[in-house]
Amino acid sequence: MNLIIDVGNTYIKIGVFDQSKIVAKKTIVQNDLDQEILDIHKKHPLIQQAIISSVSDLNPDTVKQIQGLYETLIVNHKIAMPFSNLYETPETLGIDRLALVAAAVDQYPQKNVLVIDAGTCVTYDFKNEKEEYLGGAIAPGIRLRYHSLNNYTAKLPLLEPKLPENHIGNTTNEAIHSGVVQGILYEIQGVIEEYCNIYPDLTVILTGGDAHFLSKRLKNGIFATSNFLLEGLNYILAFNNSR
Ligand SMILES: Nc1ncnc2c1ncn2[C@@H]1O[C@H](COP(=O)(O)OP(=O)(O)OP(=O)(O)O)[C@@H](O)[C@H]1O
Ligand SMILES: CC(C)(CO)[C@@H](O)C(=O)NCCC(=O)O
Ligand SMILES: [K+]
Repeated sequence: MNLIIDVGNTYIKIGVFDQSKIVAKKTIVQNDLDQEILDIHKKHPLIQQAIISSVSDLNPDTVKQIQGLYETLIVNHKIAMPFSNLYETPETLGIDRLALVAAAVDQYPQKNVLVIDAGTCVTYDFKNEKEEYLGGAIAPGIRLRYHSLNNYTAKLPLLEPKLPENHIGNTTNEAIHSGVVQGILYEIQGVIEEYCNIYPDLTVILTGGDAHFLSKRLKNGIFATSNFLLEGLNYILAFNNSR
């Protein structure tokens, strides 16, 4: 069994995998990680290996703790990946984006795939049918958009995300919900359309903390799935074991 740790910008996602199947999953904050590692170690004594991916700073003592318990792979830009990376600055590419592309290669081999991860940021990542990663886009996530409207104006309130009633917002709150949530939906639809013009057979994956919320207003044919990044990391571990 494998322990999969995804340290995101806001939350840490932890998964326990038996081969390629996820058997437990938890979302926590950085402060709770050390305790959670111990709890999981007790609950799942069959875990032998761990993989850690981080886009933020992870306490070195926590990393040592994990390395003391398991044979641990820390994802960086040098480890083997199941695709060729055509990003012109691979050393600055987010580790989370590498993991998403690995999941796309594993689950949709020889397909043109666009992975959209809606979390703190909304990232777009594309790999083609030749298993080449070309790049994509980085945009602010839902919460970031609500916060920036509040932070950089005098009058705009900070709101909790909500699907807008109407495209035409007729109150301040509804206008913000329309601008933020409908704005992200237009962005996602527009990006998908651009890619579809070039790759008509495109497979689209939507994942991340806000995937479920956004998928309510997106058309069918987009695969909304919450564990894509963890699955990608689990695959990177298997891929590196087999080499
Ligand atoms: N208290 C909170 N703080 C931050 N985000 C929250 C909170 N509650 C809900 N969210 C939602 O969770 C989203 C974060 O997504 P996710 O669960 O993918 O975590 P993340 O660690 O920020 O992701 P990423 O992997 O992109 O770094 C935010 O856009 C927001 O809509
Ligand atoms: C874009 C984020 C913040 C999304 O989590 C992360 O992937 C990251 O820090 N990326 C580095 C820049 C890049 O991917 O080119
Ligand atoms: K993201």
